[in-house]
Amino acid sequence: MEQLHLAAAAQATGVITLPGSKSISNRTLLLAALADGVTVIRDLLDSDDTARMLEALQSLGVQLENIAENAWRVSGCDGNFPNKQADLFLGNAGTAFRPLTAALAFSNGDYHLHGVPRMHERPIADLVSALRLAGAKVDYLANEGYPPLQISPATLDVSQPIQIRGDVSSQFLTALLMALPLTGQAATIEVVGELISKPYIEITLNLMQRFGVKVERDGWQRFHIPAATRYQSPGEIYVEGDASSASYFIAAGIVAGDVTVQGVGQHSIQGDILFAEAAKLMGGRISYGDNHVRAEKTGALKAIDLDCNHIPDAAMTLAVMAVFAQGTTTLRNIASWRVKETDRIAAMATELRKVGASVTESEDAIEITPPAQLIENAVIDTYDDHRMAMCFSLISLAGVPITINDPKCVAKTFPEYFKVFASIAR
Ligand SMILES: O=C(O)C1=C[C@@H](OP(=O)(O)O)[C@@H](O)[C@H](O)C1
Ligand SMILES: C=C(OP(=O)(O)O)C(=O)O
Repeated sequence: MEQLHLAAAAQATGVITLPGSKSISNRTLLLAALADGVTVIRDLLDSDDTARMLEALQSLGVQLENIAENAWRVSGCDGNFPNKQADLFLGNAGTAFRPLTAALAFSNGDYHLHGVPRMHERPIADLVSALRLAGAKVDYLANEGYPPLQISPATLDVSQPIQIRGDVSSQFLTALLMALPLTGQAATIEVVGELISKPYIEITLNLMQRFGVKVERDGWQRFHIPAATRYQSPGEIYVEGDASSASYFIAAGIVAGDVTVQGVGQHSIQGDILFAEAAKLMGGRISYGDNHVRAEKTGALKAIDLDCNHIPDAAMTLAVMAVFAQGTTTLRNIASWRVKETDRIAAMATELRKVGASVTESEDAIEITPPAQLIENAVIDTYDDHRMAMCFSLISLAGVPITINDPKCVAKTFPEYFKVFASIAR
């Protein structure tokens, strides 16, 4: 297996430019494909997850043209994919799998959706149940509640409110919201129980609005899509830099120097921008501009106790920062970590112990106490999880060498990660 040896570094300084946001890129691609008119998307993320979405849209007959680096011209199909049959491999991209499942369930065709083995262990039952309430025909091809899926033509009826659970993943609600305008009918969604990862719903609603569909809402409980709404191309759209990818560099600045990330700023529509405030609770200085965030070390870091439900991805970065802080850090309300690229609570606990930390895990939380002295030359397993690989690179900034197994797994969202990291670590 490929390994990357990271040398001990004394500090992190510099300015980096972020790749495009995964969440915004895949939503924008789908909405542009469904819209009436041509959309030019700039600063699109170029990674495995967006490649899976682009390939899927191509298989569905959408015309996509790569017109410049990270710029695509998408000819929208006005709510009706040209190809009524397709076999779609979606890798481990939740932001492709869930939204495409809903959009295709309302597309009157025969579609087979599958992914890598881990995708077939990631739950999708709450989305499929909601789609069935709307009359869609979606069948499980292997295990009940999990991909792969077969979608078949069906008569839709959205006259009654559609109930959906959002306590396992917010991507189910995102998927239903984005797909319902395809029915052309007025529709109401009722969220049953607790909704997790709420800021991702704001990204969804914001982008739907930019494509001409304004969703009426009553808090997080009810969402209403008016009748006869269609997606209209906004013409040109720029993708913000990825705020989750920013977390590694903001953390680097706070634990070891002075780092500026370019591509996101104080007006970001991504909830993970709030990682900067969470990291600041440990110490350090954060300052924002319209298109940048600067993170500086100011002294010793202290442990925090934080509900991280609103920043599930960037919270992994806090777990590794905990190793740099005095005291025991507790990250709470992160049960969704267990159903992502890997069981992230278990993986994080196992790998943090390799550098000497004491770690306690519960069903939905993790508690981390740093060792008096970090263990050098730990070999970190990454579980095909890009965020495990990116997070653990930060350990080198504590002045200890570390080895990352299978470093190329970062390609899911940030193929150039280690090159960019090397540019700030000294
Ligand atoms: O909607 C999105 O773009 C995402 C939602 C989150 O998932 P959950 O809602 O499953 O927490 C997040 O972890 C994922 O990386 C991206
Ligand atoms: C959970 C993640 O991905 P996905 O979009 O596949 O859910 C992630 O990127 O951390």
